[in-house]
Amino acid sequence: MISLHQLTKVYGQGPDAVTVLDKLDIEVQAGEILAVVGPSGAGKSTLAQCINLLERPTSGQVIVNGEELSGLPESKLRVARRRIGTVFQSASLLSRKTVAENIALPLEYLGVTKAETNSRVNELIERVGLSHRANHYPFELSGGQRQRVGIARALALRPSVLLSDEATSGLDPETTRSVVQLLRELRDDLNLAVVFITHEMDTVLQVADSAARLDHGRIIEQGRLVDLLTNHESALGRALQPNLNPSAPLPGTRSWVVTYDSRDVPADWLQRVSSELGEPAALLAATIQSIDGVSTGNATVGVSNENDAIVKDAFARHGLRASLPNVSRESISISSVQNSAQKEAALWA
Ligand SMILES: Nc1ncnc2c1ncn2[C@@H]1O[C@H](COP(=O)(O)OP(=O)(O)OP(=O)(O)O)[C@@H](O)[C@H]1O
Repeated sequence: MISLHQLTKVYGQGPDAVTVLDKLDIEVQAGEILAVVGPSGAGKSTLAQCINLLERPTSGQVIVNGEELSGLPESKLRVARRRIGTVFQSASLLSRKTVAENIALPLEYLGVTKAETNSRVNELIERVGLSHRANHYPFELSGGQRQRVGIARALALRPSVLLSDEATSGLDPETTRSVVQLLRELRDDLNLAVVFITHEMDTVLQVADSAARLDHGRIIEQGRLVDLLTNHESALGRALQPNLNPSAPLPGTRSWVVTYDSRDVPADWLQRVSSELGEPAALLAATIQSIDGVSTGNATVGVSNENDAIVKDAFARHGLRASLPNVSRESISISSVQNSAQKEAALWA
């Protein structure tokens, strides 16, 4: 479990002081994946660096399994960092070292015996599905395979917290899905608390149990994914809904945007709404996912009834919220480009 308590980071001093992180409170339980999203400049990279203690917070605490790491003297910080494994964007592998040698690096820095290192590396390579690539070099791997090596290396020292810093950015959707699947499996197998920093909202839906929105160094909103997705007042929930590309409505009908507004929407809601309106409601687009066993999603539905109040009521009776467009997905996150190789090297120094 990792807790950030009133975490604050100020760069500069006096009139030049800039508060980049402002009293953040975040808690991620063992076995939970928290996604942190936010626009460019929100403080995501700074947060990542404070979590893995590459940067010292100006005030506040980073607490892992009840022990405050942020206040430790420099001499103890190296050891403390082992509790937190970090996977960076593009994995930042050493190009002249093989897969096995890259994964062995943290163990070698620690002075682990060769026999122990080999055994741990083999175990990790197998766990991330790369046994057939153990002696290959990074340039011989796909982007997804490189990230798997990065994940294996982050886990080499058996951390209880895994920090994923834009680890799936730049991967194609299928590769992202497989990396995300691996993270979820590892979260379950190793009971990891995972902090997943990303600008990819679709990936949040695939990977996270909960999400937090960072803006101007503050957590603006956070919650369980299912709560965010069924709360129409949640900007983060709206941003997390996948974009739809609906078919054109039939002549004489209007397109309504419908979102799940409660946890107990019946599976046959379209049929029920149709019968209440006395006309077949046409499904023009829909995306529905099950999060924690609860259906959430949004749909575009064509309806000919011209009485807005009647249409809204018909949907509302089944836990759905209907509105006429334009509800566009809020753009709250933008790619971040980070010098991950430098940061990663500093982790082991
Ligand atoms: N070393 C530093 N000194 C002064 N200001 C800094 C420093 N590092 C970051 N900042 C400032 O802190 C703010 C947050 O930066 P940060 O890189 O953490 O945001 P981010 O959310 O990761 O953005 P992006 O997604 O574009 O990478 C920015 O205004 C940035 O200019």
